[in-house]
Amino acid sequence: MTTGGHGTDGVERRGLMFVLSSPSGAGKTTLSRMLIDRMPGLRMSVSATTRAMRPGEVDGRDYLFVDKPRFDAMVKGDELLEWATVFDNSYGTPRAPVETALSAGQDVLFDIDWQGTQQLREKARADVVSVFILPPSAGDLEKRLHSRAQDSDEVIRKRMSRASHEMSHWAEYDYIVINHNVDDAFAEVQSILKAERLKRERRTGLVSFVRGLQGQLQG
Ligand SMILES: Nc1ncnc2c1ncn2[C@@H]1O[C@H](COP(=O)(O)OP(=O)(O)OP(=O)(O)O)[C@@H](O)[C@H]1O
Ligand SMILES: Nc1nc2c(ncn2[C@@H]2O[C@H](COP(=O)(O)O)[C@@H](O)[C@H]2O)c(=O)[nH]1
Repeated sequence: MTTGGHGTDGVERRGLMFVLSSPSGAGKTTLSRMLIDRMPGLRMSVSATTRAMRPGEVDGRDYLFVDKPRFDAMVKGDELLEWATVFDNSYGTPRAPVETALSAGQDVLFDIDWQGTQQLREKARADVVSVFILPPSAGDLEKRLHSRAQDSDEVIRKRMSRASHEMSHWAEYDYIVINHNVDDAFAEVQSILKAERLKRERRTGLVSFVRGLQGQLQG
């Protein structure tokens, strides 16, 4: 699915799909924003959703807010790379922007649930790097959902009651980060991305780079 771009050291490599999942409130959105601000060459995948906009959210930046008929049309038209029902709403990843970014040699960041991660993995296992974020405790998770102050008590109760089920998928992920402290968790997620960018298998330009070095040594 991915084509070449250049790494920071000039060696061509395939773009990767960097996935963050967690129970609601563990910190994916917070860490995603930090990654987008601080890691050049990384683009956020903006999902489509049928859920209502939260205070402060911006259509087209945080989500593409669509109604159910439009979402169903996107599914029918094969416009979504993956999609799932989460907390009674539909969420999905528009295919075109992801393919455009990967073709331009950029990496793409996804804040999606375990169902979407499974679908991406089935489509492009070698290019998906997945990280599951855990909260330090159930009490912290609940506090974070309340401190965000964007969901009703009823919605928060629903999200807390789903947290254990969400977490049961942790072992399907490549990496696990426990978000005690935002700065430490960010440093860990950033290290994962930096290391994965250097993986030999995706660095398609290494063969010619090493040949060039060998040519210089012989010449
Ligand atoms: N390490 C942390 N310590 C304290 N508060 C945190 C930490 N990480 C994130 N938060 C806060 O917790 C709240 C929930 O975080 P965030 O919105 O990033 O979670 P999320 O995993 O994206 O949730 P959702 O799946 O519902 O979108 C926010 O108010 C955020 O500022
Ligand atoms: N499978 C997908 N899951 C998604 C997508 N976009 C978001 N999500 C997940 O939904 C829940 C709830 O998000 P919220 O913004 O309403 O709190 C969370 O786990 C997200 O990761 C998507 O495109 N596909």
